[in-house]
Amino acid sequence: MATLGAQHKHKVTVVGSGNWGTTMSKLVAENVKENPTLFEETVQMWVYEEDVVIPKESRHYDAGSETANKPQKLSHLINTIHENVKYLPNITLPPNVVANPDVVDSVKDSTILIFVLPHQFIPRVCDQLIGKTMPWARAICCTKGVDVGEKGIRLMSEAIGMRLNIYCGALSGANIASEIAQEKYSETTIAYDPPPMDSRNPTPKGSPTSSQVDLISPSKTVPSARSARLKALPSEYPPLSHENVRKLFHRPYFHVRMVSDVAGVSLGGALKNIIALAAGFVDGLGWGDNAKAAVMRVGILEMVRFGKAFFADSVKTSTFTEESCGVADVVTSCMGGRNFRCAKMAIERGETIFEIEQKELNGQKLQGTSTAYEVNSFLKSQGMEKDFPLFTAVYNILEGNVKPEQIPELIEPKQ
Ligand SMILES: NC(=O)C1=CN([C@@H]2O[C@H](COP(=O)(O)OP(=O)(O)OC[C@H]3O[C@@H](n4cnc5c(N)ncnc54)[C@H](O)[C@@H]3O)[C@@H](O)[C@H]2O)C=CC1
Ligand SMILES: O=C(CO)COP(=O)(O)O
Repeated sequence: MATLGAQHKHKVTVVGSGNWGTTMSKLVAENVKENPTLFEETVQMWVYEEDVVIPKESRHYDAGSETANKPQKLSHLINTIHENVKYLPNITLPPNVVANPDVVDSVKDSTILIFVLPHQFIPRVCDQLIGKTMPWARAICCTKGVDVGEKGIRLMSEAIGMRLNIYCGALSGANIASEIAQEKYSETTIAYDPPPMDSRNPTPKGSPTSSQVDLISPSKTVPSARSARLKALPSEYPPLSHENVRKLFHRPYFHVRMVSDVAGVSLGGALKNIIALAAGFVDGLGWGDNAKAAVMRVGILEMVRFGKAFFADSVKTSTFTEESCGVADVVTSCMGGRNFRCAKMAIERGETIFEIEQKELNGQKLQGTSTAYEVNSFLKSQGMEKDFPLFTAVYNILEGNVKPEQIPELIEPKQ
């Protein structure tokens, strides 16, 4: 743990190294370098290790080299050529991004953990980290998805926070990773709302112990989420105020707006992926922009209804309408996102979207398909499938129960 006089600095780990994970590591690494009094210079990036052959079209391909056409460890490649040739090709990473294939080692001594894994891998990876993270670490979840189990539905930030017993906020927005990696302007929303003891205010009087407070969970549906305890950030660290969190993420090309609505930010990111599939289906049928706008409109209404129905205590409708993580993310995802593109291709080629994902994404993962299944299983358990006709239609199309051509009649309100 590095110190600055009496002050510790924050050490940052990015848990994940896919298309968005690698982009996030790049921009955070640029910011820690510019804020040396707040953050340690090295950003750890956990890499789910795999063997990768440098593609022939890569600028790093050298036909004469010993390793040409030979598989090499992805983490080794990232640390030597400073590029993730598989998940973020042609983008140079700052040398202070250090790829680490050992997830436990990657989070050692880190006070800021940025989770950017496909949502299906979050529970298993977090389970490996139980008891291994700093007790006062704070997390930001950049993953888009929900965690549905027998007990109900949880935000991914809750799934992380509950498992690791730490506070977890959320980052989500209209953020196609490849554009941000190329430093093209975009906006994002960060929801970060830990108890006040993380600011430089004294520990609130009457708290259970001097260093522990209740972690307020936004979710109504998983009661256990409210029982987690949160350890205060020691005063030797710079406060993790909105201002300092913003310093970690905001770039001239990546504009951050800080809010407190973790549920709204998380649900926007998760549910827009289902809407993007619907947009891809109608586009694949050649129905044009009006049809796409129609499913987007209905999808946005269902997103808002979902928040109000299941996260009423915490979610703010204005988060969906005013922030990047809501309508803006629906728009960008329905124009150029992977879920949209793969759904469209599936219709055009007459293949399943699962086949298209395998063939076209080179290991990248769709989130809309599993989210459609998870949301459907939760809605079924609540007897509320009919209240969310677009989400239900997408699930039934994936299951082969209905055809994409039926979308207009399926989402038409019943008179
Ligand atoms: N790519 C994008 O434009 C954006 C993605 N996101 C979200 O970020 C999250 C992560 O997505 P990406 O970084 O794009 O990933 P990706 O889809 O590009 O890559 C998949 C990742 O999963 C890893 N992986 C494969 N099997 C694994 C396992 N068993 N355990 C752990 N990891 C495994 C791969 O190594 C790879 O890093 C998703 O929830 C996505 O919705 C959010 C905003 C933008
Ligand atoms: O979340 C995204 C854009 O904000 C990326 O969406 P896809 O996963 O569909 O590419």
